[in-house]
Amino acid sequence: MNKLLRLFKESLINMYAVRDAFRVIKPFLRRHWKPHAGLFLLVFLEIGLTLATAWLMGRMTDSAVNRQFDELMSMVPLALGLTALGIAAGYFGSHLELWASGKVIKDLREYLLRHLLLVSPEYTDRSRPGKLLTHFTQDLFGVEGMIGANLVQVIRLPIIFAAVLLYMAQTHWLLAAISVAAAPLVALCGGLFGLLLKRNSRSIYDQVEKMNVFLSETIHGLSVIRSYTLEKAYFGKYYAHSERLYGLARKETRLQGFYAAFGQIAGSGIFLFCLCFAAYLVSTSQITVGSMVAFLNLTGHLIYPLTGMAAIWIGYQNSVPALERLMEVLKQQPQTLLLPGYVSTPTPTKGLSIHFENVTFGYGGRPVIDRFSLNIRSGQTVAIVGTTGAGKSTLFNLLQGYYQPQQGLIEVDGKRIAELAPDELRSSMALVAQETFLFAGTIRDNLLLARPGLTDADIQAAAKAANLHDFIQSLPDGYDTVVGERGAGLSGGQRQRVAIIRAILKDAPILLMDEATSALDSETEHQVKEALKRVQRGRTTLVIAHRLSTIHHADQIVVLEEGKITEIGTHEQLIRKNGPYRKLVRHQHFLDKEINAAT
Ligand SMILES: Nc1ncnc2c1ncn2[C@@H]1O[C@H](COP(=O)(O)OP(=O)(O)OP(=O)(O)O)[C@@H](O)[C@H]1O
Repeated sequence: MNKLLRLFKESLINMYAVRDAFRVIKPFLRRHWKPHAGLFLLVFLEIGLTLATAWLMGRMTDSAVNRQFDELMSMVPLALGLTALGIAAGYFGSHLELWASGKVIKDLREYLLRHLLLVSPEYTDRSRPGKLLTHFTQDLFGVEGMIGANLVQVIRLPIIFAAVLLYMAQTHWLLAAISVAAAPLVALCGGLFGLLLKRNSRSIYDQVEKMNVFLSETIHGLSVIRSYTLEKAYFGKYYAHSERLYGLARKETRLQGFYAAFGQIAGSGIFLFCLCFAAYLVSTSQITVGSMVAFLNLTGHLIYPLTGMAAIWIGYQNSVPALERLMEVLKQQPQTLLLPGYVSTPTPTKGLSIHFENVTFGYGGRPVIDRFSLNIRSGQTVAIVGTTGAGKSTLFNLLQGYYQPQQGLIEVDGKRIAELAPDELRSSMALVAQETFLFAGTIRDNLLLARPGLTDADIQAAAKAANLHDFIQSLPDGYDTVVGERGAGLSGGQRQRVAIIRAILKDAPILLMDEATSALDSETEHQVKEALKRVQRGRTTLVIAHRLSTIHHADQIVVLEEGKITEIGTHEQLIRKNGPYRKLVRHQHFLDKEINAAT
């Protein structure tokens, strides 16, 4: 009893889940109402064809039984016409179905990527790439069970059921009543199978996500796997995942098989019962043979709407988990409504001032930046130093508006960044990040991304400005050298050089360099640093550096410890104090001396 109550409760919750899922796709359905309306109109044609065919079969049978061959032959053109109409309706139906569901899925797919591009990095940083990919490769297609022909079926099947029942009741009401006696049982079983399938399909979606996450990590971590000889272990893990997915898929097939068998047993049982009863009615001359044929022909049309409705319910139960997973992304608040695009800055070489005031921030409540205040005048170069995890890169994240401080404010050129559009804010900054990311394509393709309208001459000028033109020319195909996904095929230092040229090409008034030269050898680093000094002229520059010898020239050096400023001043001022900066310099100096002594 308790189990039944639980199932009943679950089915109620499921109805709410289906309703919520529909809310998500409603705007897309509305946009593509035409193919859905077309499918709906075809429903009436199909009902007409079903009844007309049954009627015609009855008439033709009676003509044959009564040896009225002329009448029989006169009905052949009508039979051919109905068949042709049925074929045409089938053709247009599948065309409309593809149009309806294809368009909705296409729009949903585009909307999903658009949304992902607009949501806060807080969400995308938290989500693993494999999980986000699964939304596009698996979840989107799960929605198909709720749109197109499946959606129209919800209206179509009850109408067919009612129309066929009315027609049959006209012939013999008792026979019609017997035919539908099993309806509640078929519907109830369909509902229960739907629940079981929903549970299973949720597990399938989760399992596919786990496998995609695992695969994405395995492919990106291949070098670690190889060097730590983890191949066997990783294969074992994937094998276990794959086995589990296979088990779930088998369970789904089994459940669907059970339900299909149940539908067939119910259908055949009803058919057989009706056949016997109708034969009795014919033998007692209560109905004609033709009426019996028409009646039996329609029995199938009475059963399949019932099993069909249950199958649709089951299909919905498969789609609901997919939509719930998509909703998890779609419910994330976008940072802006319009897709950001590049906004040119009128005077890129005139740096903009930056002001942090009492900024406090933590990821998920864990404090990282603590009442941070700093004033950077236009054109100044400020270096931020400090131990690993002190919060240096987080300051860059906050300045670019990826995360919002929990307290305090940040201003760029006197304007609060929270009030600036993301494209306006980010177009004013060029970043060389700690981890260099290059897209698959040529080096030129990667450089052209810096801003629209760049020419080959601009690219070469920027490379020369960074003392890196010769390096690019030395690559096998120069600027046309192809790099793989995530910059594969180039060394870490080579990738970093391309990233530096890309940042210069952006020609922004603020330069953000997070360990921008850390992967370069010391000679190249020196050359690039000298070149960057020229590029920095007039621009506001924030540099994060571990190698302190590279930041002596900074107008201000900020020492950060656990998100707090512990010291601030020029290199000369700080070195005179016996504070953390001097300690860091001494430590590095000591290391340099050790290296010199050893070499
Ligand atoms: N996206 C994130 N989500 C949660 N915590 C994060 C995230 N990014 C950084 N952190 C945490 O915030 C703290 C500061 O990180 P941050 O990258 O700002 O340090 P950092 O000073 O730049 O370090 P490093 O010199 O090693 O680059 C660290 O403890 C880190 O684990």
